Amino acid sequence: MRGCEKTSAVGVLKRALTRQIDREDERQRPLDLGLIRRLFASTDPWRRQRFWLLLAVLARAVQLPALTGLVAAVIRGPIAAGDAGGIALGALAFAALAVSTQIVLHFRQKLALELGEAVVCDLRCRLFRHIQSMPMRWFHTNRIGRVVSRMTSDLEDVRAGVQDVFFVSLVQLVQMLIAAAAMLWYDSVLFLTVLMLAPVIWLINRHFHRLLSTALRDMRESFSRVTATLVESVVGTRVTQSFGREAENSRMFAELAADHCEWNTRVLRTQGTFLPLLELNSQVCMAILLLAGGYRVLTPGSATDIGDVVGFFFMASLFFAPISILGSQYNQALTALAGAERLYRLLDLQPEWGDVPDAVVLQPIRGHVQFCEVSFGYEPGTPVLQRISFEARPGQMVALVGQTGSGKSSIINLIARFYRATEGVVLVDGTDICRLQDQSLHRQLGMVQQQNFLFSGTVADNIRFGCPEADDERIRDVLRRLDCEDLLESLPEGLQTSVGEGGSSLSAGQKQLLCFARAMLADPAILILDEATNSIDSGTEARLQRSLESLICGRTSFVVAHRLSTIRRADQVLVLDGGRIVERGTHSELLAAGGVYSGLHAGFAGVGGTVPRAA
Ligand SMILES: Nc1ncnc2c1ncn2[C@@H]1O[C@H](COP(=O)(O)OP(=O)(O)OP(=O)(O)O)[C@@H](O)[C@H]1O
Repeated sequence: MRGCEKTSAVGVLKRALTRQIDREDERQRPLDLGLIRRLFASTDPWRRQRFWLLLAVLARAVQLPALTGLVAAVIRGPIAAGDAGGIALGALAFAALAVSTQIVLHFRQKLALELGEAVVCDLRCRLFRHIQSMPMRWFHTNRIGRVVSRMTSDLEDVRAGVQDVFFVSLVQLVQMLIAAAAMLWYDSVLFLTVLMLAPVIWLINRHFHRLLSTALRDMRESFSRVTATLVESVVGTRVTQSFGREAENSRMFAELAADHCEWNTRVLRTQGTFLPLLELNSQVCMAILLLAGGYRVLTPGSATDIGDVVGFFFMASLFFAPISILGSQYNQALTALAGAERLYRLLDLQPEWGDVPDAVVLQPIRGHVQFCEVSFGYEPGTPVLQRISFEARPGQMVALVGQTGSGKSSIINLIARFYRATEGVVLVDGTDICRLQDQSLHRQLGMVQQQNFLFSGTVADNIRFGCPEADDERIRDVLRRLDCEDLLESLPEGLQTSVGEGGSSLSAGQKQLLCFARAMLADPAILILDEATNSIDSGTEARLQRSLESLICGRTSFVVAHRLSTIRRADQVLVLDGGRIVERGTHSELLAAGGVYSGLHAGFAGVGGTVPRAA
């Protein structure tokens, strides 16, 4: 399969995805004390829990060597001396210690789980709040997949780090130290042998975990390719079927699935090769110690007896066991740190702009909007709007017309404060829009777009989105005022009908009406509307037009106009071309002038009164 990667769909996809894996996507980060401190500080709100957890960790770190030490002591003492009473007492003490060890383990795990969950839940909510406050530009320049991955896999890595790595490593380290002290006490020469063997075991372990980690990362990447393709294919089924691409897509998916299967096998192969090797490695070390221990006992005049060697062996196994555990914990720690670093970088990212310290609260907004010599570009040096000036008085309707890409949506983006003007100023009721408090502007500004987003839930839930406290009666009242109560009430379960994912169970006209109702319930002073160009039957279109007129009445409205009937009733029509206003006036004034608009008008009138998308 690798051979044909250059030409296969998987190869193309993999190369595209690999290019995207930049420094930000590194799976591991070196140990960074600042980051560890910050992660540790994130447990501060749960200080009491953390204190008890640390206590449980230390208790367990002492209990484990104590259990082993007790066995060694019973063998060396009562068993060697044939003291039956001593043996019974030793067994009893062992059982009591074992029970207490398990009780401590229960609490250690419970506390660690609770602490990890609390930290992750807090971090997840903070991230969610933060992401929601980011300006539109951030969403245009950041891949959604990456944001989702922060909220899922990175948080899971951090959870593992908080719940396991630190506390498990602490238990293992203290256990190793106690075992080392005991070994030193039994026999210092044998202990030196252990000290020489330990780094070898550690290095072999590290090598294994590094290989495993790389294989795991590749496996996860191949899995994310499988899931991403699956999601895209399901969402795009309609397009796939209409172009008859099912077989081609299935072939591509099969390649991705086979690729993932291969990476999975590679992980298992690495584990299958190394785990026996690691075990053999420890057993070889034990054989060396056995040889050295036996030699020490047999050497005439040696202070080491059989009891010391037995005790030493117990402690040696207690010393070697954590090396492998620490190896995997170390690996997990690096992964958790990489996740934490990305999460904190996202949390620390300050929005390019937000509310200024003395932000103005306009309550209520009258709806007087002015553009004064406004220029704007999404990218520096690429202006899409140039020196735009106009005024919309409260209650007026402004229609924006022009060829595709002429800048209509960009004007709307500036009114909604999704972006900031590069030059010039946008004023709302005489105040620079950048100085307005975000909430006070957005609560009084409504938007109805062509592709409106509907959340999962019922029709009523979606209408209530703009005014959560509204009851069903208020919703019905809004529908009556829009003269469309019957259309939404006729749905299978009326207002309680589920809209399906993205509104998939509603027709285009029903969706548009729902969005009108959502905007009307919020009762905004300024309304932004991108008229639908979808072909809707003439009956529904007439209803939509009537509803639209009720919605607009008494509000300042900006309409990206695609219907001649809308343009005709606009107080002002702005004709855009290449980011500039090339003509302005009412429909009849512009027609009489015989300029760009009258040229466009011939096109509108020819398509049943609907402006084609290109105009
Ligand atoms: N997020 C963005 N990043 C970079 N450039 C953009 C972005 N959105 C729009 N543009 C560019 O800005 C210019 C104006 O686009 P805009 O969407 O305002 O045009 P429009 O008149 O609304 O077009 P349409 O009628 O097709 O919706 C276009 O050249 C477009 O490519």
